[in-house]
Amino acid sequence: MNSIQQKLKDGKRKIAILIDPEKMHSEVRLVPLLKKINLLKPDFIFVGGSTVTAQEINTCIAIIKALTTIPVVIFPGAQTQVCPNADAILFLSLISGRNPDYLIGHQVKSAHLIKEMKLTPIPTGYILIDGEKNSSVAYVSQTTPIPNDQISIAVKTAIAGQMLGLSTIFMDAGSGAKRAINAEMIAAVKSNITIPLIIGGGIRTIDGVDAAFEAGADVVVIGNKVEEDMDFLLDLKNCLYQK
Ligand SMILES: CC(C)=CCC/C(C)=C/CC/C(C)=C/CC/C(C)=C/COP(=O)(O)OP(=O)(O)O
Ligand SMILES: O=P(O)(O)OC[C@@H](O)CO
Ligand SMILES: [Mg+2]
Repeated sequence: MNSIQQKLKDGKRKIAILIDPEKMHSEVRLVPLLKKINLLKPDFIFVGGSTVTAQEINTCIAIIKALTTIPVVIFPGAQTQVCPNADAILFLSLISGRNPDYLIGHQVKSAHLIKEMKLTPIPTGYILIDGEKNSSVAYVSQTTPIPNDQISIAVKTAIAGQMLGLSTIFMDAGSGAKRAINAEMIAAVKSNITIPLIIGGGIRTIDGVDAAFEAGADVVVIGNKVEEDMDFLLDLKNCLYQK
C-alpha cells in the first residue's frame, strides 16, 4: 500500500485543498496560492474539475509540483484528466448516479493509461448529495444527487460501495454548495463503513470544517472558499492545527 493510501487510513483529521485548473493554470494565480498552501501544509492537494482540459491539468500540476512537496491527487471529472506528474488519482465511480459512463465508462477508458503511467489509483465511491444548488458535477454527469435528508439512501449507497471493494467513500455536496452535507448524514455513513470518508462541498468556515470532522470525516475538502479568500488557509492553520 502506498503512503497516500496509508495516510487516508491513519484516523487523523486531514485537509485537502482543491485546485481547479480551469481557474488556476497560470503562475500568476498559482504562485501566491501555493505560498500560502506551503504555510498551512495541508495533507493533500486535490486537482481537477468537471470541465477541465488535459492541457489545463498538465500545466497546473507541473507548476504545483515545482512549488510544493504536498502530495498531489487528481480528482478527475473525466478520463482526459489523467496526468503522469501527480502522486495518485481518485479512481472515482459515481455510485449515487445511474449513468454508466460515470460508473464504469471513464474508468475503462483511462485504466490502461493509469497503469502505464504507474499512477496510484485510489478506488473511490463518489456520492453526490444535494447541496441546494445545481452543481456542475450533476449537470455534466447527468445524474441526480441524493436528497440531503435521505440519510438511509446515502448509507446504503456507501455500504454498497464498500462491498464492491472500493477503498474510500467521497461524499460531496458539489462545488460551491449552498448547504454542506449535514452532520447527521456524515455520522450515519461513517458508522456504517470501515473505509475512509472524504467530505466536501460548500464548506466555508472553520466551524464547518470542525463539524465535518466531529461527525466523522477523515478528510475535509475545501475549494471555493480558498479560491475566493486565500487567507482562509492561514485561519485554518491557526485554528485547526492548534487543537
Ligand atoms: C476514473 C476517471 C479517470 C474519471 C472518473 C470520472 C468520474 C466518475 C467523475 C465523477 C463526476 C465528476 C464530473 C466529478 C468532478 C468532480 C470535481 C473535480 C469537481 C470540482 O468542481 P467543479 O465541478 O469543476 O466546480 P466549478 O463549477 O465550481 O468549477
Ligand atoms: O469548492 P467547495 O464548495 O469547497 O467544494 C469542494 C469539492 O468537494 C467540490 O467537488
Ligand atoms: Mg470547475
